[in-house]
Amino acid sequence: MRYSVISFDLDGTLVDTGAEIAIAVNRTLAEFGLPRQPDALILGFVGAGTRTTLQRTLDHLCERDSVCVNERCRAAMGPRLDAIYGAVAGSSARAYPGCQAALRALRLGGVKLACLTNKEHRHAVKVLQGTGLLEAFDYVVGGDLLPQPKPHPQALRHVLAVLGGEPQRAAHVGDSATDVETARAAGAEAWFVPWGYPGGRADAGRDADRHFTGLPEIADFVLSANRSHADTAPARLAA
Ligand SMILES: O=C(O)COP(=O)(O)O
Repeated sequence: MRYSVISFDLDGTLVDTGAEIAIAVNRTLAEFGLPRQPDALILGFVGAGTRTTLQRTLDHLCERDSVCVNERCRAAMGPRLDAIYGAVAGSSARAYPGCQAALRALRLGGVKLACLTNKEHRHAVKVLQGTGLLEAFDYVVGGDLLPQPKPHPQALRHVLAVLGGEPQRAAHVGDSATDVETARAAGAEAWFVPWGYPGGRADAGRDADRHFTGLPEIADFVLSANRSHADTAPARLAA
């Protein structure tokens, strides 16, 4: 197999963004007189964009503590979250170990790279800029710009269409069942990493085609698969 496109989820896959997301949600809650929530609880709601993380936190507050926020107030909280998160996104977030070097090695190896995230596009760009990763990608797309966000297969199909890749030669790497589902539904390989925000699901990687324990391992795997394809291709042609 020769891989031509590798697509990466952002939050919890390439970059540890959890603390910044939790800060933004908690500051928004505080502005509206609502109680601070533990980071771990908020991070269990990451996966469909920061506005949805806030809405899920509010749903939880209502169910658990009967602190229920009306629709008007919820609607007013969205733009405040955007402003607050926009001010902190990418300021303290850190790329996971070996991220920069792994992406560089893949790119040098002729593999096209995408960042496919459900985070709002402008926040995703800020996180990638803040961590020095933006230039590593051929294409970056956030959930609010996608025709259909993950887990809809159209999200990855859109990325492959932009980069001119075929699903049979592509993989999408992520930390959640949403990412695995997206990849499989689009006909690409689903690769799972265990260090992110799996939405409270212990079995998030269950249906993945491969599990990796580090980003450098992903680069090694792809480059070695592509090398062995290059080694065997002439022999097949000559046969
Ligand atoms: O911001 C989110 O909620 C999810 O973003 P992700 O798709 O990069 O995990």
